[in-house]
Amino acid sequence: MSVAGSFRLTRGSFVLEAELKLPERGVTALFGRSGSGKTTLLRCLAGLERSEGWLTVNGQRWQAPDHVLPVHRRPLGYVFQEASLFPHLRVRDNLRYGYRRVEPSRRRVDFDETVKLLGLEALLERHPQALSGGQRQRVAIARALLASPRLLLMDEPMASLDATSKAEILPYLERLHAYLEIPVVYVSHALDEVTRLADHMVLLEAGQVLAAGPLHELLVRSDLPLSHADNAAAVLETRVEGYDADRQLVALTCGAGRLWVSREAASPGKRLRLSIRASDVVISLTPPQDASVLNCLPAQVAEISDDPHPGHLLVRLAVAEQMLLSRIPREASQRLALHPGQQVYAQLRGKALS
Ligand SMILES: Nc1ncnc2c1ncn2[C@@H]1O[C@H](COP(=O)(O)OP(=O)(O)OP(=O)(O)O)[C@@H](O)[C@H]1O
Repeated sequence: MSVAGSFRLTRGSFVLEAELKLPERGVTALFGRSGSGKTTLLRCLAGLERSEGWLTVNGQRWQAPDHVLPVHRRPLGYVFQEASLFPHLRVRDNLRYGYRRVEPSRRRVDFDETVKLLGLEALLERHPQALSGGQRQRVAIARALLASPRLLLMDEPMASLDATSKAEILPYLERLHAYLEIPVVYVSHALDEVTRLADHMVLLEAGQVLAAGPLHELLVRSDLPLSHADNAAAVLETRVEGYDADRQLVALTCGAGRLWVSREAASPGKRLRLSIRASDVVISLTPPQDASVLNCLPAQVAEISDDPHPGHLLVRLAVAEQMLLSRIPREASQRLALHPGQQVYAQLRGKALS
């Protein structure tokens, strides 16, 4: 583990008591309700909050009972909810600011490559006032990366953006995810965002870690609140098999069968993660005869549990090595006599894969 720590802090009646172990690379979501302590924990990692405890990053002690590495000496990048760029500097100079602070021999990123990664080529001569909210956030992310951090901390970077700007910035965040070789800690309370971006999750509740682990496991655990949320979803890891140009559909394989999704052509072998909502998965006992059903996978009922929606049940379905969730009416479950171990079919509604 490259990042490990333990923090304890009291602010009024709020107590944060959290242990963390983050994987060497990939995005870890700090997830939880408003007030659960996500930002406070992120600030502890940065050294912006005084807490008891310890923190080690890549074998370097950032905090110990007898020692605290000051914030300015921690090689980290911090992206805030609102981009804090220098208004009098053009984008190019805002970016150079972070870059120049690192000695050339210690730089781990290339200026031009970072500009390209975040799609900033055409914006370099502009001032921050002439950028949209999403563009400003992309500059803020690039500036953080150009300081060659060993840890990137992001506090709800899309919180202040409208839906259009969010949609614009998400693909860049997904690209970053594939490119970065450092751990990223991403604070969010939006489940849709997390299912697209994160690999791991630390679930916080009232200042305590309720659960931590791989995202795909936590999402489908019936003992955690995630699977009971209105927008509960599972992630399905797939690989591109090919492209049907006539129908403009991409063929994907997920171990249990083939899926067709309407997307631009992608190269075979490419990994594609699908986020599939529980409300978009319909269970049947036989393969659907209806020609309008494009996607259906053989599955096994793993668990049936209560759902906060009266009249519904939550069904965990094993699809080869992966798991899906299905929220179905109680009545349908009785009619199909669903029980653990049963072989069924999981039909994915069209919008599940759009
Ligand atoms: N200086 C302070 N004095 C008293 N309480 C504080 C102080 N700072 C934070 N808190 C409390 O600590 C708790 C955690 O706050 P924090 O901002 O970390 O939560 P969060 O999960 O990031 O919430 P949000 O999603 O709304 O940003 C909240 O209940 C907040 O009111």
